[in-house]
Amino acid sequence: MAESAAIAVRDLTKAYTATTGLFGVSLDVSLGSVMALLGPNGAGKTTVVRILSTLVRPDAGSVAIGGVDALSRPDAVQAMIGVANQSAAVDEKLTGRANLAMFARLHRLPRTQARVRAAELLELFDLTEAAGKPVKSYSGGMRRKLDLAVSLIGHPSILFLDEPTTGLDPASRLALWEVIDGLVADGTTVLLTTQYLDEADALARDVTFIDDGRVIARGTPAELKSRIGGRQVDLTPASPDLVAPLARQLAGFEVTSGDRALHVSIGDDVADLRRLLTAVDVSGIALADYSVRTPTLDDVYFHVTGHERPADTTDSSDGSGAATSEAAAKEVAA
Ligand SMILES: Nc1ncnc2c1ncn2[C@@H]1O[C@H](COP(=O)(O)OP(=O)(O)OP(=O)(O)O)[C@@H](O)[C@H]1O
Repeated sequence: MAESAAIAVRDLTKAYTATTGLFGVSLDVSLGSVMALLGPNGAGKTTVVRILSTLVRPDAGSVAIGGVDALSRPDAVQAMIGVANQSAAVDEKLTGRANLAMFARLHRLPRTQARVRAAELLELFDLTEAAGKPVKSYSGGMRRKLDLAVSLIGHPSILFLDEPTTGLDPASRLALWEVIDGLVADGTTVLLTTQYLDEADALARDVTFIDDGRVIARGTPAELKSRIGGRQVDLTPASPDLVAPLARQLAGFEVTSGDRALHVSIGDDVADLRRLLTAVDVSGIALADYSVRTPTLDDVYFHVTGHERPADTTDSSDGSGAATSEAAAKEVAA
């Protein structure tokens, strides 16, 4: 294990079937940093979190949490970690305050200290006003904040956040990001899974992509984005029927096609852009729209997984756009 690794995982294997589960996943998360574990549905993210948080035993491999072997000393690991997921065991009928006090008691805090810890966390998550209301009356955002608050009761030094902001509105997401940033600034190590790649970009120092139970790419967000090229150019022809003909005309470029637009990876040089626009000109195909942007983690995601984008937009937060090539996937994963 590297000296500063809060989480060190080697060759983790958990085969549910011959093709589902985890097959040799390794990762290191440095002390006081955020690692985002990303991948499509069924990739194995939750299985990693469940093994690391000692809920599931792997078939093979090793897991060290804070330097402690999680497989032989799960109790010691449980004392250092917090886990927040959507199935947190809060009692809907109890108030937010009562839930936190109850979990604090489960952490063996004496009654008075349990109340103090509950009040601290209600304050941290801006839930003090709603503290006396039953959880079933909470909005989705308040509920997710409470889930996270519960995971923090024991002052964990290592936190597992499994899709912490799923279903939240943008303001609630940003509020949770701020809380997470604050925890990390105070030295907490976070392993985060999320479907929102902009969330990973905003919070994580390192990113690991997994698919079909295997690591397919890893690096900092900046490294991963730089590997797929200096600029992404989105070209929307005047009609969707013209997407395929334009793609054929641009065969010399690294092009991925969606329903309504083409996405072209080019270098940083202005000459690259000029060359592309000249080729579009030569094709004689009119554009309804175009944009030039730096790559996002969404672009990386579609490149490394080879998955088709569901629709065409260029918004980095919703991951829509175009299909991508196997060759590009291999290049980024290398
Ligand atoms: N207890 C289990 N028994 C059998 N198969 C399982 C079990 N848990 C997970 N799997 C399978 O293992 C694979 C990985 O599941 P996992 O929940 O870890 O993926 P994920 O990346 O978290 O997906 P999602 O984003 O949909 O939550 C899936 O094919 C899933 O069906």
